[in-house]
Amino acid sequence: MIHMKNIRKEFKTPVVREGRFSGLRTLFSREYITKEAVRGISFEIDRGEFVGYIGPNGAGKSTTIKMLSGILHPTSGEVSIGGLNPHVDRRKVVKGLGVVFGQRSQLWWDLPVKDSYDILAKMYSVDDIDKRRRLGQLSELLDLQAFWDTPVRKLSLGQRMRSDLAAAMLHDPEILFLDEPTIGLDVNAKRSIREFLARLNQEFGKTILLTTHDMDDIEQLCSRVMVINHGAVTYDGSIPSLRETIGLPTLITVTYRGTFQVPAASDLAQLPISIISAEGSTIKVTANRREINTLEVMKKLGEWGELDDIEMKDPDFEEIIHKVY
Ligand SMILES: Nc1ncnc2c1ncn2[C@@H]1O[C@H](COP(=O)(O)OP(=O)(O)OP(=O)(O)O)[C@@H](O)[C@H]1O
Repeated sequence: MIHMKNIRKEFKTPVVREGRFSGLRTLFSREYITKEAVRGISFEIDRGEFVGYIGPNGAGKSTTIKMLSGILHPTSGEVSIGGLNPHVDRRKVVKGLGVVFGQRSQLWWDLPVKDSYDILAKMYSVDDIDKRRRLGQLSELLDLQAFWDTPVRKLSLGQRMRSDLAAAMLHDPEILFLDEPTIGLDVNAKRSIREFLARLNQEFGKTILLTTHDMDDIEQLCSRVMVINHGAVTYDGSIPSLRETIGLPTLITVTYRGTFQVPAASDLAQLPISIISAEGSTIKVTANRREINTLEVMKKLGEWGELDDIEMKDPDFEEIIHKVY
C-alpha cells in the first residue's frame, strides 16, 4: 500500500558568507552545501499496519513523511501510495491521506474549531451529511464538544492536538501519517490520544505511520517499528525481536528462604549469569536471554538455595532504543 524504494533526499543550502554585506552576498551566492537527509530508504507498509518510525533528532523522519505526503520531492528513488505517486498525483493521494504534524496545526488559529472543519470539509469535498456524521463520531471519540466554539489559539495543547486529529480524519482517509502527535502532552492527554489511535487502527482498519520520541507510544501502539539513523533505516521489525537483537540483560531479583550459597568464582565465570549484589537472603543477578533461557536461569538459581520469590525485569524499551541510536 505504501512503497518506498531507494529514496534519497538532498537539501542544498547556500554557503553563508561572513563580513560586510554578508546577507546580500549569501543571497547571491552560487556556492551550496549539500545535506543528504535521507540516504536510500526502502520499505513497504501493508494495509492495516501500525508502524512506528523512530530515530534521533535530525535522522530524516519528517523528511520521509513529507516525501510520502507529496510535500517534498525525493532527489531519487520510487515512492507510491496505493500505486500513485504522491508528488505527481498529489490531489488524488491526499484524498486518502490524513497528516498530523504535532508541532504545527492545520487549523485556522483565530477561528472557532468548528469553522476550521467547515473549511476543511469544503477543501476535501465532504458533503454536509457525511461531515455531520463524521464530526459526531469524531467528537464522541475525541471528546471535542466542550471546545467546539473556542478559537483554536485559546485551546490547550491537548485540546488542540485532539482537534487536529479530528481534522485529519474528517475526509475519512485510509492512511494516517502522524509526526509527533503526543509531543508536550501530559499523561492523560497522551492516553486519550493513544486510545483514539488504537481504535482507528483496530476497529476502523486504518493504516498508520507514527513518528514519536515517546517510546511508550511505540510500545503501546505499534506492531512494527522502523529505526532511522543518519538518513538510513537501521532496523525494521517487531518490538520483541528488537529486544532480542539488542540483547540487553534481564535483571533478576531472587529471595531465598534462609541462606544461599553462590558457586565458586571459577564456576560462576562459566555461567552466563552475573551477580550484581547479594544482601541478606536477596541476590540480584543479570542474565541475557540470548545466552540462557528463563527456565535454565531459574534452575541454576534454585541450585544455590531454597527459592522463596523471583522477580524479573526486562530492560525498558527506552534503554533498548538508546542502544540502537
Ligand atoms: N528544508 C530543509 N533544508 C535544509 N536541510 C533540511 C531541511 N529539512 C530538513 N533538513 C535537514 O535534514 C535532516 C533531517 O531532518 P528531519 O527534519 O527529517 O529530521 P527528523 O528525524 O524529523 O528530526 P526531529 O526528530 O528533530 O524532528 C536534518 O539534518 C535537517 O537539518
